[in-house]
Amino acid sequence: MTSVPTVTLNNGVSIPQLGFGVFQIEPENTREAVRVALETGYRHIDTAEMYGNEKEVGQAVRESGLPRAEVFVTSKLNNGYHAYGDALAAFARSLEDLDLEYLDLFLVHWPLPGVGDFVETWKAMEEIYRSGRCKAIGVSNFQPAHLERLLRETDVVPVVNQVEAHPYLTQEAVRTFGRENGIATEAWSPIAQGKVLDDTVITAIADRVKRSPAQVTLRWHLQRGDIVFPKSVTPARVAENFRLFDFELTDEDMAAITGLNRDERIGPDPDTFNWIP
Ligand SMILES: NC(=O)C1=CN([C@@H]2O[C@H](COP(=O)(O)OP(=O)(O)OC[C@H]3O[C@@H](n4cnc5c(N)ncnc54)[C@H](OP(=O)(O)O)[C@@H]3O)[C@@H](O)[C@H]2O)C=CC1
Ligand SMILES: O=C(O)C(=O)[C@@H](O)[C@H](O)C(=O)CO
Repeated sequence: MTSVPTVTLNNGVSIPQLGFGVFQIEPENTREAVRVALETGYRHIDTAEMYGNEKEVGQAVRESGLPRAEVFVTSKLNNGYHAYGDALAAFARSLEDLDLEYLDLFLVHWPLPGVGDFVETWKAMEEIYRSGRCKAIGVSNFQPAHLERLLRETDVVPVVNQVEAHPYLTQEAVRTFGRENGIATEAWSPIAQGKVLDDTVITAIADRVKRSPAQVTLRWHLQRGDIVFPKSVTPARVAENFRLFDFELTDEDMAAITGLNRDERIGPDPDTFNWIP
């Protein structure tokens, strides 16, 4: 079985650097998708209350027969629950829906700077962490200015910041801030939902190393130190995205892919996104 490298987070918890994401997988397809991923060897699943499929993720994890400690499960606090008491209740609901004893990682999904105060939300996250029902807490879509406030006004440093990142949005400022403050970067939409796969810089490298454009892009993330969890409901792609550990990109390949950056988002801008489902 392929051994996936782990990243040690700032509180000592280990996270597999490669996982499986379940955004846009319908609940009725999630159990089978996660079953295939776990069968393939993935041991890290990224879900969220917002995705509407926590129940099915938990089911697949339990049905896999794997010891709970061998599967890293992340979920996220949905946007409507940023107030202190609402956040505590939302975490309890996520655990109940997943039907798991504990979560490995719980994230504030979006900062929503125009809605409430994410510092209050983070204080609830600290309470959740102290309860022991979650091994680590982090954030998602936080800009350096948002993180600066958390570091200044709260006690627990987020273990990760999960942000959109791919060759067209390399996120240098967010990654540098994270590196300097012990916050690991998780890259969401790591292949830009397929949009980078026909880029000629990536296809030329893929041809040379005899791997697919998706494998080259995911390998670029891993060599940069990003934590990734590509999504696919296609078993052949789930397997392809897991075969990343038998080749390496050169420094020149790495620089060429990083050079594709256009600061181009496919998702919302965290500074202005204040959507509540
Ligand atoms: N925190 C946040 O705000 C966000 C977090 N996320 C997380 O990140 C995860 C990944 O991001 P996501 O937006 O899903 O996008 P990805 O970059 O993982 O791309 C997924 C898309 O690419 C296709 N695909 C997957 N593998 C391949 C391959 N080898 N070759 C060609 N096409 C492929 C999939 O198709 P198919 O399924 O049909 O095979 C799907 O359409 C999410 O599932 C979620 O867990 C995502 C968005 C926001
Ligand atoms: O997938 C996620 O985790 C998201 O947060 C996105 O769905 C995001 O909220 C979005 O794309 C809304 O249009």
